Amino acid sequence: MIETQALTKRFGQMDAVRDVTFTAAPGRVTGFLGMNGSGKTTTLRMLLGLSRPTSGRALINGQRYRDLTDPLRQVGAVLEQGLMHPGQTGRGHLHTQALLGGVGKQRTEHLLEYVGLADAATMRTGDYSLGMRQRLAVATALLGEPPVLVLDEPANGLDPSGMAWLRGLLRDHAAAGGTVLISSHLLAELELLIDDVVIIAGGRVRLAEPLSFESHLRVRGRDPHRLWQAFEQVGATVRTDGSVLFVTGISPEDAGELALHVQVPLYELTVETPSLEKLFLDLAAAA
Ligand SMILES: Nc1ncnc2c1ncn2[C@@H]1O[C@H](COP(=O)(O)OP(=O)(O)OP(=O)(O)O)[C@@H](O)[C@H]1O
Repeated sequence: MIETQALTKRFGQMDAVRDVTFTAAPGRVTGFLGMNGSGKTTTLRMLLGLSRPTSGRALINGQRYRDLTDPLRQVGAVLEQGLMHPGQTGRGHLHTQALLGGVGKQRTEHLLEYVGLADAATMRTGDYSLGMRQRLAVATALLGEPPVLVLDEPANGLDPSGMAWLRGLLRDHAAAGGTVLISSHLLAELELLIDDVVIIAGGRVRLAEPLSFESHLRVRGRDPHRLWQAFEQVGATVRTDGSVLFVTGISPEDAGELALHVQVPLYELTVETPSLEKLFLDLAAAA
């Protein structure tokens, strides 16, 4: 479980993060979205004890990172690149990290296999592709079998099969009761993965809720008012934007029949399903 409570970070005169409150719950994958410079990394760094909040709290399993006993076994993180020594092999890197975290060597062999790096275990990480470095970073995060995973742009550099692999891994982690908080700009990818979404813009949370893309009908006809009445009479919900009606709670077939019944010619009747990209652009870009 991850919780932030009125988390604020001030740099000089600027609040990079302000009053940020959200929860990432066990058993769910939570997407953490924002434009460049919106405060994502600053928030994640405070969560992981790499930076001190100016005020507010960031908690992992009910505790601040620095109060966690055995943090490696409670939270695994994929943050910025470059934390590996380029001269060390992939296996060497994992062994070192395992040693530092008090994790047995046999787990590193299992993890190299699990993240698809077994064949590249003896290569120097400096010769790894970006995608391979991401896989090694994921393996490192999983060393202590932590229930909580925090990932900042983990899909960078992964090819489509790598993305599918990561998606499966994170879904499995959540299905087993783990907590996943992931930030990414790859919205179409994220849409396939996340259960909950937190959108941050200008350092403030603009939306924190389960992701649900309820479809609606987009309807245009000769007499919008008459159509509106007809739809509402059968219990549908209607929003309007000029002459266009957005209708939920009724099928396109029933909407067409109803329009015929009240003798209003239709010019347009389409099913629209909102996307994460649209939600994001509406909220994050407008802020
Ligand atoms: N150490 C720092 N000193 C001063 N300002 C900082 C510092 N770290 C971040 N900032 C500023 O805080 C704001 C938020 O930055 P942050 O890195 O958290 O954004 P982000 O959402 O992670 O962006 P990106 O998607 O580009 O990684 C930016 O305006 C950034 O310039």
